[in-house]
Amino acid sequence: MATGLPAGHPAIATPKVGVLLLNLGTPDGTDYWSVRRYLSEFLSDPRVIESPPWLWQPILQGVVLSTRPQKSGANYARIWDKDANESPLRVITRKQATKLQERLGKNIIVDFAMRYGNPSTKSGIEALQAAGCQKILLAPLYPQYSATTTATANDKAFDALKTLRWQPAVRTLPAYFDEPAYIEALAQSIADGVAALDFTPDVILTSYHGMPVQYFEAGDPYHCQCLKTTRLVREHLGWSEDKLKVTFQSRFGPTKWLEPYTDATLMALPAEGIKRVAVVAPAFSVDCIETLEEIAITGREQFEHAGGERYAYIPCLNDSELGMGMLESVIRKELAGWV
Ligand SMILES: C=CC1=C(C)c2cc3[nH]c(cc4nc(cc5[nH]c(cc1n2)c(C)c5CCC(=O)O)C(CCC(=O)O)=C4C)c(C)c3C=C
Ligand SMILES: [Fe+2]
Ligand SMILES: [Fe+2]
Repeated sequence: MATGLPAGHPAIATPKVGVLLLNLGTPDGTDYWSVRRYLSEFLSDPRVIESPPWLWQPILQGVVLSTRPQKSGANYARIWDKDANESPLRVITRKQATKLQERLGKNIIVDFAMRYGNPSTKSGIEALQAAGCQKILLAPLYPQYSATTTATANDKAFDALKTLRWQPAVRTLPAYFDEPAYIEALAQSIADGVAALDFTPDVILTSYHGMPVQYFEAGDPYHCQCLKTTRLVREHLGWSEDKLKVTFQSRFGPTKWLEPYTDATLMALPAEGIKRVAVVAPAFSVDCIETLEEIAITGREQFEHAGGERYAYIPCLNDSELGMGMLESVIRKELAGWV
């Protein structure tokens, strides 16, 4: 086929714009070695565990990785998508990419990749480049910025870009914790979730993934962005501070993490006369082990064991119409001038 290029010239694809959805990552299976591989990569990231490697690596490779993969693997098994034989985080992120592709049209190429595990960020960038993308929007799917999530997702992408002779132009999606499209979608999903229940919750918890207090003190804005998201949702719904509360979940390790803790709150509420609660997890763009196992299953057990009577978990925005409308809106905003 005539390309208009001189003989022997490398092939050049028609220039396109790409969007790479970036999520955290997840194990390939629930067995010991799959979970161990994933946790080893994840917990070796100095953005996630800031202790010096000479101190942390022996602990990680010793006690942590000899015990945690069994425990986490059993938890993953409770929430595994058996039809897809994949972790829900990957199944739902893939659906988001497919639906976003339909919404953005064929002039933009959408793909997804993970910070840890598969599909790797490097393979995502290479696939977009092979499809002719000379401009790529990297879109870490974290509404609230944290060095432990957003920054490390971008770092990994830039590591891959470092290896390319012909680099695409890149933009990164900023955190969207206060974007009206996100606040409206989140508020609507909470209102719809509550309206669908056969009871009226006394309290709704917005349960965010936690982080060590030290990271907050060192300047990570995550905590402030979480508080602002909940305040804006509360204002949007016209609810009081007593009705929509903030808690932090998923504590890891012995240090002090952001408080109040979700599990301690769920166990304390019944004694305060709060016997009906609903929980939503706004820091997660898709349901995953931290929401489906820790909140929907274990959180219910903790609350009911403490005397709670009614409990509901309101799902993440996932690939719902509401969620996809929100993602399309925040992504289109960042593509301005490119498309
Ligand atoms: C120091 C440890 C951790 C920090 C800091 C942290 C921050 C953080 N994480 C998310 C989102 C997710 N985390 C997930 C799993 C997960 N997170 C940690 C540790 C830290 N996270 C661990 C050890 C695990 C593995 C779970 C386990 O072994 O039980 C996931 C889910 C992955 C899945 O496969 O389903 C997500 C998503 C955010 C938003 C965040 C911000 C502060
Ligand atoms: Fe985490
Ligand atoms: Fe703050």
